[in-house]
Amino acid sequence: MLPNVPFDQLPSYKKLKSHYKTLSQKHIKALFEEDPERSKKFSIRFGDILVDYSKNRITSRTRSYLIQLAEEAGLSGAIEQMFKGEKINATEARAVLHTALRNRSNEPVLVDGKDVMPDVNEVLAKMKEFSGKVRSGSWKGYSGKEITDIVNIGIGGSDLGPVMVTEALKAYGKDGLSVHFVSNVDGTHIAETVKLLNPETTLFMIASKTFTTQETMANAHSARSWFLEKAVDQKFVKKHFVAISTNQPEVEKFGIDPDNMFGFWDWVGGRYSLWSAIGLSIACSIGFQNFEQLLSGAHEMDKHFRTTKLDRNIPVILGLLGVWYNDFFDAQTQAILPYDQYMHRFAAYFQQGDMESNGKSMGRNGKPVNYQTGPVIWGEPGTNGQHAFYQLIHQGTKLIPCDFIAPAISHNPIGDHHKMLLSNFFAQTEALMNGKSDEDVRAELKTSGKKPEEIDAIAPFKIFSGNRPTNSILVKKITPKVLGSLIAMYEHKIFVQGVIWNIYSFDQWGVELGKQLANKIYPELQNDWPVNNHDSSTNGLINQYKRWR
Ligand SMILES: O=P(O)(O)OC[C@H]1O[C@H](O)[C@@H](O)[C@@H](O)[C@@H]1O
Repeated sequence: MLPNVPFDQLPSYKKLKSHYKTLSQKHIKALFEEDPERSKKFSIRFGDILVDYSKNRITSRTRSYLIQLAEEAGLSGAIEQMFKGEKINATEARAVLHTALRNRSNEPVLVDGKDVMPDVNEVLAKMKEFSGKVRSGSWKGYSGKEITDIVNIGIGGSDLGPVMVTEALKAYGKDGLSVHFVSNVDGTHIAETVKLLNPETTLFMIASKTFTTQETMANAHSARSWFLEKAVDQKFVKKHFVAISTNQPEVEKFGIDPDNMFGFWDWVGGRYSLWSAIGLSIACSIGFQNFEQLLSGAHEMDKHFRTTKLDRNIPVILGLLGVWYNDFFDAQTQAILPYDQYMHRFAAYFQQGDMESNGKSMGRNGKPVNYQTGPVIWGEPGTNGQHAFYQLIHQGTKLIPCDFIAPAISHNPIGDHHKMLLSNFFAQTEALMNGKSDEDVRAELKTSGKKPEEIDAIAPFKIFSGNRPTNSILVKKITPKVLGSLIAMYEHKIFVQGVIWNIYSFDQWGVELGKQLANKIYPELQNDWPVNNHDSSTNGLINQYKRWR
């Protein structure tokens, strides 16, 4: 049993509060000057990944208080509970076992006394066989042609993971096989996607854990209609539609052959499901061997998370740093900034991963929390972000902790591009830490020939306070294995924070209300009668829509 104590009542919370008062006056630059060994003391190497967290507003004391906090919150016990398949998703009475999906050791993992590994391996074998057939061209469409295009239809966790990974690993994709993703219920998404596709060579993957999600079902039905316009005969659906779901009755109702269904289980959360059959589009895109490498990378990180002492444990350290800024410095957001174009959906992926997991205000004791929980996650790839929103990160009034991620080796070593990219990666964290003093600004203006009164007028605007915290995550190369480790690292970071904040990270009741309300209004849009059963704003909007449509 976890302590189930609100985070602000843990003994270390008070210690951290008073420690914050002294430390918040300190500049990171000074911390580096005081300790030449700082980078070594605050870095962790994990295979081809180096996590340097030395450019943070912390000392060894901060770290040890934060570790104490994790201990008091029962983190080590909580980690074991997750890996052992205990029903830690208590509000849905479910285990949380995405780690079993990538358990390459095959050691038994029990849920209700039953080892889940044989089922996991069976689905993986089915994915291997299927993706092999699609990639080799032996899976044929109804007119005998090879598949050239895969369209994954899903939303939320059944979309964001596959999109993010297939994009991040595009360099491993297969020529002649394109993967597309349709998620939005806006008809534009499916219409624009199928526009250039040929039904004879297109394979649809309907990905939905529940197989009842409105958006996915609407898109799946429209895809089937589009397909049948040309294929005509219902029996051809079998060759062009597969389902990934936990809900076999609904899959059959839709008309998909159960042989073409890839299952998973209620202990796989949607936003943690890319490791399951939901990753079928990934396996088809990069090949099953590479998909296995992705799983291996995640498994390595799982082992690290489960067995490494808390003060050398990457997800623990990253999670605690997040708590430090979120709850003591009142930071509201966390930026994830990959200096890798292929990773352009990484921040969007963890927007769901983090915000759906830790966007909670009810404590595990059933009482509202008195402190801040999950941050707003956002970000764009560097260097685009630099020319868009970095102004605010450098000189704005808000403190924005940033994770900078970059590979040392590019998949596209064209000219000097990668050196330029990485010089930005290195320069940004240095600049965010050091800033630019009044003195330096004035000296620079003087050498550029400005008069003293001009210098006085312009100098204040050119000052950078610095002292803005960053983590640098430098990897050798974005390979399937490294990416697997990085994703698992962030997943576990979210877990750590959920335990500290004493909230349930694995349910998502907050997305239900919107779904229910939309289902109530949908029938009202079927006729032209004015409505008057809502508030005056909603009535006005619906009635104007009816007049205009
Ligand atoms: O896979 P499904 O069942 O279609 O759900 C898709 C998404 O629906 C909701 O928004 C949430 O429950 C998400 O966590 C989930 O990923």
